[in-house]
Amino acid sequence: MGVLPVAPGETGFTAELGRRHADLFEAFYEHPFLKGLREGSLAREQVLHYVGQDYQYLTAYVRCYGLGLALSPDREWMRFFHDGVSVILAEEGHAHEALCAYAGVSYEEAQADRLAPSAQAYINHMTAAGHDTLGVLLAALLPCPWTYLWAAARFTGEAPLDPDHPFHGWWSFYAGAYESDKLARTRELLDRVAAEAGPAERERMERAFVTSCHYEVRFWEMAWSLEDWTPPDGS
Ligand SMILES: Cc1ncc(C[n+]2csc(CCO)c2C)c(N)n1
Repeated sequence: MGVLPVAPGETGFTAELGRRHADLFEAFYEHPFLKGLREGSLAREQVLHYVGQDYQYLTAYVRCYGLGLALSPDREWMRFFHDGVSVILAEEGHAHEALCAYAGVSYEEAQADRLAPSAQAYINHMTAAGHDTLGVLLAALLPCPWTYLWAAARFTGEAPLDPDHPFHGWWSFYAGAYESDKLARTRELLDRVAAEAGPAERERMERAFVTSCHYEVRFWEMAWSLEDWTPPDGS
């Protein structure tokens, strides 16, 4: 087992989730696509597949924050979702720029016109969570920042990032100060709702979290295998 996503001694609902499902964080880190991002060895088409799908994913993520706004009981929650939307719209594209530069295309050229099955499924899952409770929605949204920030901190903590690394911009974006307070805030809010939720809701929250962790791994697999809608040939 590699590096846990939770520090020793951390308590609360999300710490428990991170500990119980550390195997999925590990599968995320060890996936060949993320390994290729670490080693700078991805094929151009794999990088482009990822960027095209991830742009669509981010659009859906912002819509889910909109569902969060609709479920918000007060201004504190509204501020959380509102600020999240602003950050994603203003910043998150920067992570894609390094990938587009590697592939030698503009951001516009990297756009996908159709969601691949795994990206579609992940988006559908988050959207469905947005029609459940605030706790279930937030649990479905948490693996997104948690897996990326944890993986980037782990990789850049192992050795200083080579300034000539082909994905330097991507790694430094997720390893930077960007979002780390946002992740902590998301966990804090989720811990708070979980403490007030009954056992049945907490179970749906855990299920939503685990499903999103699986989809994070499958998102790598999608880009790695250039997944599309071509039906199996039946042979
Ligand atoms: C499939 C997929 N999962 C996670 C991220 C990372 N990410 C997307 S939005 C956001 C901010 C959330 O507060 C973060 C960290 C990604 N780009 N693509």
